Amino acid sequence: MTKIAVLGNGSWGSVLGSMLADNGNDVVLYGNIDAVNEEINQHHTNSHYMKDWKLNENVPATSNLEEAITGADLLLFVLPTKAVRIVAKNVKPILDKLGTKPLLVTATKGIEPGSKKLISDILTEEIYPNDTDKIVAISGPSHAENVAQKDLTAITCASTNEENAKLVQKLFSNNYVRFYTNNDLIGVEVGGAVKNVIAIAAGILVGKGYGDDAKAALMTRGLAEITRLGVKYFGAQAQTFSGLSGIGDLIVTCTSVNSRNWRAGKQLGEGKHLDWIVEHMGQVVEGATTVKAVHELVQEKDIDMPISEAVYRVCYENADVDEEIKQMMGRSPKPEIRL
Ligand SMILES: NC(=O)c1ccc[n+]([C@@H]2O[C@H](COP(=O)([O-])OP(=O)(O)OC[C@H]3O[C@@H](n4cnc5c(N)ncnc54)[C@H](O)[C@@H]3O)[C@@H](O)[C@H]2O)c1
Ligand SMILES: O=P(O)(O)OC[C@H](O)CO
Repeated sequence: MTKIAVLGNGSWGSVLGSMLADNGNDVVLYGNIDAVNEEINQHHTNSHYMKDWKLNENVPATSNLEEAITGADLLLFVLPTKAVRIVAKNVKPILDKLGTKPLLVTATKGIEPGSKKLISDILTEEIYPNDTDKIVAISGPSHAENVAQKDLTAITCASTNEENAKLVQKLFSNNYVRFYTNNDLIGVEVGGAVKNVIAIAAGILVGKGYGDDAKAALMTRGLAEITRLGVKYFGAQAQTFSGLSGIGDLIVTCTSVNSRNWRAGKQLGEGKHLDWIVEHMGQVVEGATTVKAVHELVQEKDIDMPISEAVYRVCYENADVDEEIKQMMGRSPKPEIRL
């Protein structure tokens, strides 16, 4: 039996942890909110993050990180991007003390502002310097609400080490979630992170009353700029962006009411302020963090990211949405295909 410590017990961490226990693994959840841990332990529910749903009854929750990771073969990071480095820094001395080297899997989707690092870079830096092979990223069109209902789902697991990607594929797969392996760790992470920014833009268009053509144009041109950033700055493979972690995740996040990023965008389009939206969401809106990192990259490198930049200005510079759309449509003519 594989022992798995799930770090982060919000919506995705709880659902993945419960699913992994259903798959026959020995799972413990780690989270920093005592009330959430108590509710999981006593009632097997997590009502703030996952309404009307029960976890596998064999999944305990704890706020004690050492207790959670002792004996673990695999640590699954399902934290908001801004918490990953903090928790990773706490994990490192515990693993050193225990003398163990579990596989690190990340389900977090984001780019860290300031460092402009992907999650696998943060985990490598903080836990296993110079050993990317011990890291696997899982990403794809998957909402906790759907997987909790055992909806059919397909997800990519990517690693620079094929055996480790295959191991995760085997542990995580079941008869309703199908995992595909991929060797482009960076491309998979970039797709999963930046689609959140495009999903905010998709929500903005809906909030403003635009229709299907606008949504399709936004998603297609959004994929073009995700690919441009991935290939030009991060060294990703262009083909990855036509897979589950690219176009697949972009489709679900730009069209689903389950998407927090899409809902945040819709509220922005309706005139609400980002601070109010994030506070009332009560769950992480990753695109609002990642757009800062993308903005920093655009400032430093010569990468054309017009949609992401417009989202940044609406979120952080009080830009007028109608004016941004007017500017976007009025840009100089360009060929469709270019990096
Ligand atoms: N929800 C989904 O359907 C889904 C699907 C795929 C990927 N993801 C990604 O997974 C990541 C987590 O998303 P989520 O939806 O579970 O978020 P969430 O907001 O539902 O939950 C976040 C959890 O992290 C915990 N947390 C925050 N800071 C912490 C800290 N410093 N120490 C310990 N715990 C801390 C919170 O207490 C909470 O339990 C995000 O990057 C998201 O993009 C989510
Ligand atoms: O709810 P969102 O917008 O954070 O999206 C969650 C997942 O990334 C969808 O695959």
